[in-house]
Amino acid sequence: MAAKLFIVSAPSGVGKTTLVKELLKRCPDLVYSISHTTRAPRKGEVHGKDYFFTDKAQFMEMVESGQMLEWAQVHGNCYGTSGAFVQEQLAAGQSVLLDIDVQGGRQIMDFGLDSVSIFIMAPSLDVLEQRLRGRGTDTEEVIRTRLENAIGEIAQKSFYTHVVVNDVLDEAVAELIAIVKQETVG
Ligand SMILES: Nc1nc2c(ncn2[C@@H]2O[C@H](COP(=O)(O)OP(=O)(O)O)[C@@H](O)[C@H]2O)c(=O)[nH]1
Ligand SMILES: Nc1ncnc2c1ncn2[C@@H]1O[C@H](COP(=O)(O)OP(=O)(O)O)[C@@H](O)[C@H]1O
Repeated sequence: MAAKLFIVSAPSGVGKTTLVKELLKRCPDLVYSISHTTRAPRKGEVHGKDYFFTDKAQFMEMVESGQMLEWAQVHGNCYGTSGAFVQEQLAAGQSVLLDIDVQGGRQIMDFGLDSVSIFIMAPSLDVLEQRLRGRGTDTEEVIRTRLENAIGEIAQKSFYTHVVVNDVLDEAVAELIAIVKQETVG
């Protein structure tokens, strides 16, 4: 098995968190990179499991001391990936999965770091809106911002190696598993 760096990006609300959780259950060889964020935890989110929740000063300290492999501002909050974690895992022969936004994904592609990138889409913007509302975690204003951002993110899908449409959940999971298997063979 070849160790690979997988980048998974999607507009907010597409179902990426749901899909990634399922993928990790079904591919135990894949290690999830826990990001740092200045966003407040949502109900049920656990520090050190879903994210490392930090304040802005701590986050910027990590950026300025070169600890972030990539970072970006998304929907008004900062998110970043620990470079040491990713490098250590890859050096140990372990494939790593990054759940990061398009700006972060493109930073990694621009470094020329070897990676397999997967962009996940909803079947339509209407379905995306329904999913954002159905999740019940965001205010109307946040939902609007996320939908506006989605249009700019979808416009960048061609930079990604694979595009998966999350229509029927089980089919999208199966497609993701097939990509991981195909990319890690050899
Ligand atoms: N660039 C970057 N984006 C991240 C990172 N961690 C999470 N994100 C992205 O930030 C966005 C917002 O994530 P989140 O607040 O959990 O809400 P979600 O949109 O409902 O998944 C998503 O597109 C995530 O993929 C990171 O370390 N770096
Ligand atoms: N294939 C699907 N069909 C219907 N609903 C879905 C599907 N995938 C995810 N969802 C639902 O859509 C909402 C957003 O999913 P979530 O995983 O939080 O998205 P993201 O991480 O992309 O923001 C959740 O309520 C989730 O249960």
